[in-house]
Amino acid sequence: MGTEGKVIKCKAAVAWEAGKPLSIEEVEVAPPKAHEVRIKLAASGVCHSDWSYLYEADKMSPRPFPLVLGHEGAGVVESVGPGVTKVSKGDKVIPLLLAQCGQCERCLSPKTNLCTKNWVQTRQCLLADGTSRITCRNQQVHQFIGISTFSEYTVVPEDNVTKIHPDAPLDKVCLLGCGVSTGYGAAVNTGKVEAGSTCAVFGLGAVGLAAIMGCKSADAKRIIGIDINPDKFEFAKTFGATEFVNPKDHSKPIQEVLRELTNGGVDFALECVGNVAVVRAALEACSPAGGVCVMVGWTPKGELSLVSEDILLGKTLKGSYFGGWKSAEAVPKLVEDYINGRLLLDEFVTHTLTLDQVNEAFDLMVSGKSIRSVLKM
Ligand SMILES: NC(=O)c1ccc[n+]([C@@H]2O[C@H](COP(=O)([O-])OP(=O)(O)OC[C@H]3O[C@@H](n4cnc5c(N)ncnc54)[C@H](O)[C@@H]3O)[C@@H](O)[C@H]2O)c1
Ligand SMILES: [Zn+2]
Ligand SMILES: [Zn+2]
Repeated sequence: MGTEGKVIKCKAAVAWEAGKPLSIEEVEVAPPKAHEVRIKLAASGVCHSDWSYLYEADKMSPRPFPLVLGHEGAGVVESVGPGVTKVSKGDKVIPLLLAQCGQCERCLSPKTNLCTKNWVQTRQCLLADGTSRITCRNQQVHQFIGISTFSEYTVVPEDNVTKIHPDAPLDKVCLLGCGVSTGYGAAVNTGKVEAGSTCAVFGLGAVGLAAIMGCKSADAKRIIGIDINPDKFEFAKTFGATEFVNPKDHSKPIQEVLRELTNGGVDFALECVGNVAVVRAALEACSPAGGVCVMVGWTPKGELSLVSEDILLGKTLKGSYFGGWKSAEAVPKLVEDYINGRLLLDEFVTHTLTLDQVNEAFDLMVSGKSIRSVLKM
C-alpha cells in the first residue's frame, strides 16, 4: 500500500519552546500541495544554526514554536504535488534552505544567490502558502527555514529541493545542505581566495573546516586555523590547514598575533564562529593591502563595531550566505565533486546517531566533541 496522497504518521523531533531540549514525537505529515514535494528523509546533519535557533534568542528571529528544526538533510522523494516538474518520486534529493527559482531578478544576477522565491515565508518557518504540512497533537508545527529535516518525512516547495546523483550516499551528502557548502563557498565564491595567498580561518567547526578545504582548493599557500579548542587542530590538518593558533595561548589579541605571523596581515580571513568580536579581530588581522574578510558565522542581530580606517584604506568586509552558491544548480555539482573525490565529506562526520539522539548531538557540538553528527532516520 502506497502512502501517496495520504497523511503519513512518523517520528520527528519537536521543539515546543525556546531553551528546552527537543522532544521525540509522533507527527502527521500532510501530502504535498501544488508545487510541493514530500521527502522521506534518510539522514540529517546537525548544524550550529539549529542549536542557535533553540538556545540563542539574540541570533535569530522570528522564532515561532512549536517547530521541527534541521536543515541539513538528504532523502528520497516519496510523492509530489500537482504541477511539480523539477523532481519525481524516487529521486534522491537535498532540501534547500535557499530557493533557486531561476526566474527572479536575483536568480538572473550573477552577483547574488539570494533568490526571492519563498524567502519571506520560509524565514517565518512556513511553506509558500503561509502554512506548514506538519502537525503534532492537533497543532500546526512550524518548519525551520521551510524545511525541517529532524523528521522521518517532510514537505518542501519544489524550488527548495534539488535532485542529486542516484549513487550519492545520503548520510554523507546531507552535509551539502548547509555546513560544508557554506564554508567551502565562502572561500571560493565569496572570498575568491587566490593561489599563493595567506588565509586565516576562525572557528574550526564544519563550516570553518570546509572553508579551509576551499582555501586549499584555491591553492592558498598558508592556511592558518584558529580555534579556542585545540582538539580541532588535527581535523584542520586533514582539510589543508598549514598552521594553527589558539587565541588562549597568547596574551596579545589574536589579530596582533596573526599580523606578526604574516608580516602585516593575511590576504583572506574567514569568520566561521558567529561572534562580533571575532569578526572585528578577523578584519583587523587582514592585510591593509587589500585584505578581504568574509563573515560566515551567524552573529547576534545588531551593530558591528569596526575601526573605520580599516575600510577606508582599502580592506573589504563581505558576508556569505550558503557560500554564495546558486543552490539548486550548485548542490548536485558538489555532490558529484564528492563522488569523484574532489571534495571531502566523510571526514566531517565524527558521530552517526539516530533521530532519537538529537539532543546528544547538540551536547556533542556545544562541548566541542563533534565536528558533525549525522542523524539517521
Ligand atoms: N552564513 C551561513 O550561511 C551559515 C550557514 C551555516 C552555519 N552558519 C554559522 O556558522 C557558524 C559555525 O557553524 P558550525 O556548525 O561550524 O559551528 P560549530 O559549533 O561546529 O563550530 C564553531 C567553532 O568555533 C570555535 N570558537 C568559538 N569561539 C571562538 C573564538 N572566540 N575564536 C575562535 N574559535 C572559536 C568553537 O570552538 C568551534 O570549534 C555558526 O555561527 C553557524 O550559525 C552560517
Ligand atoms: Zn529566484
Ligand atoms: Zn546550517
